Amino acid sequence: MQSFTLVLFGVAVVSFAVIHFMKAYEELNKPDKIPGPTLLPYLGRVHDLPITFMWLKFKEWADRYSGTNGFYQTDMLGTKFLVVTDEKVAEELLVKRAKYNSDRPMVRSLFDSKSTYGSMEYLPLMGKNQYWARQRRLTHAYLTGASNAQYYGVMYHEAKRWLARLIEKPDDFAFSLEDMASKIMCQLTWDDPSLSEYCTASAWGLLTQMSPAGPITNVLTPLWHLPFAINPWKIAERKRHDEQQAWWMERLLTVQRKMKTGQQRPCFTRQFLEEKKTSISGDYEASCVLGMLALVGIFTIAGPLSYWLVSMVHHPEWQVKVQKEVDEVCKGRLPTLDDTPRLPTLRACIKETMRWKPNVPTGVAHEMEEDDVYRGYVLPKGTRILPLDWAFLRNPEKYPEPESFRPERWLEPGWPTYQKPLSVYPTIKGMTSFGWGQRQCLGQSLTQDELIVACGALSWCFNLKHKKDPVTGCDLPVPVDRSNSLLIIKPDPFQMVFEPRSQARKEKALRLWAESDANDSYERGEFLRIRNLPGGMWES
Ligand code: HEM
Repeated sequence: MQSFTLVLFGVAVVSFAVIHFMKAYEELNKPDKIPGPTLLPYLGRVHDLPITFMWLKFKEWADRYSGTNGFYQTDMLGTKFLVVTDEKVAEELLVKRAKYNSDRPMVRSLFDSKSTYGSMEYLPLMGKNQYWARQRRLTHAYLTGASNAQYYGVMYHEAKRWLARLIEKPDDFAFSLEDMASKIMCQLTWDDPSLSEYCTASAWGLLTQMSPAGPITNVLTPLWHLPFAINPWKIAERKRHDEQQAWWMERLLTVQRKMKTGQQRPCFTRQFLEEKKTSISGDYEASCVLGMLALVGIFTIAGPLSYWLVSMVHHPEWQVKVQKEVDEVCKGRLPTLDDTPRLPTLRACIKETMRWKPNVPTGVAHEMEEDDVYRGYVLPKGTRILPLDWAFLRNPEKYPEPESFRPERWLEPGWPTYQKPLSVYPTIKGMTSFGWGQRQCLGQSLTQDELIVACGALSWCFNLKHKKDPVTGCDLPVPVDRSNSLLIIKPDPFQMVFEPRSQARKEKALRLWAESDANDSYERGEFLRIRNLPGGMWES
């Protein structure tokens, strides 16, 4: 009798669970819901969403479910996603309705990623709050000032260093490429290029921590709530976070100390410390917004710059066209930003590289702050709107032959993307890759300028080529579809050749770097000498 009761009880529980599951299943997949992949109760649709190359799966679903809507819906462990695949829809939701669609989702594996509790640390990840508003203003003002001043010559200096490094240690190109981007940001922010290696490692540490392909706790979020003592993810993040914060603060204090003794040359941090009126709350917040600014200019630029190498190796005919343009316009000297209007082929190849291989392929999610109704569908508050850049940039109507590298789509009438005048267009500013509305990227000018200087310098100096296998004599592969799967991607390591275009170019590149290096040392020395002349205001 007792066992009969138990069996009966078991059957009742299982039946209840099955009925509950079926009801939840029907509710989730009602015929009038926004189209999208079939969802399972509690799980949503995570079971066949790969962590690697997630954007390809999102695009596959787009092709199946977006239809004429330009969006579809999915769900991950109870969180609703509206994946937007049409630019017009992104414009309507993220620009026209930006007022309540500009918040950010929480990144589970960071402490207070949105700064809801006042951490004030990561501007791009902040919710739409007071810290975000004032840090965005400061970042925008400093980057605009730097752009107007052509980055105080720092980009030209670092491009020359990079050419010399490529001549001397070509196989180290992946490192020296990123180090160039890092040295630029470290000089703009703290006037100290020697910080670049640490800053780069710190940047990738944060990027990994915030990416779905990073710690498992970003996907299986409940694991994050294990008690600290037995929670390896929280322990590791506490260490990473504290080290990064301490390093950012040490940078600010170093600048402050050097200012007191007249040894600090201009940089963003000195600019902040000299500013009388600022809404930033104090040194801690300042160290974060400045540290974050330095970091974000590293992994973002590394992507398109690395993909430039891939594009050029695979498309030598375009490489020749860019070299010809640079030679004709610059008459044997390195290109500068003043040459930008006269270098449309260089700009077209840069823009096409970013279209062909976008480095934030999933886009960055915005979170809705209010319930809304869009085209008859109810979108509840908290829905994450994902503007899928991979889909925008592979729209065959706007970009015929989307899988092919075709820079002429920006240069020749007849292509849907052609725009006049060629002295202005193509420009990468305003590309969908830089996001939308109130959260749109603040680094668009810096990205365009750095790519023009760096890719222009490469074209001036080198033929970028496949490396030969020493045994077979065949080209070693430069894969076009291998990368990491972080939120911001770059290609996996590969090998290639940087062949100086001539002995004269090689010698000139080395001479230009030697001159620039000597000039930099001289200017640094002069700065200290003048500031510390006897009777001067900084004499101790
Ligand atoms: C290829 C280069 C880059 C790409 C593709 C890129 C892309 C993006 C995207 C997609 C967003 C989010 C936009 C949104 O939520 O709608 C963003 C935000 C941001 N970007 Fe960039 N970015 C690049 C370079 C840079 C650089 C060089 C800097 C600065 C040095 C920068 C600074 C920022 C900042 C501060 C934000 C946060 C804006 C906010 O949340 O209000 N970015 N970027």
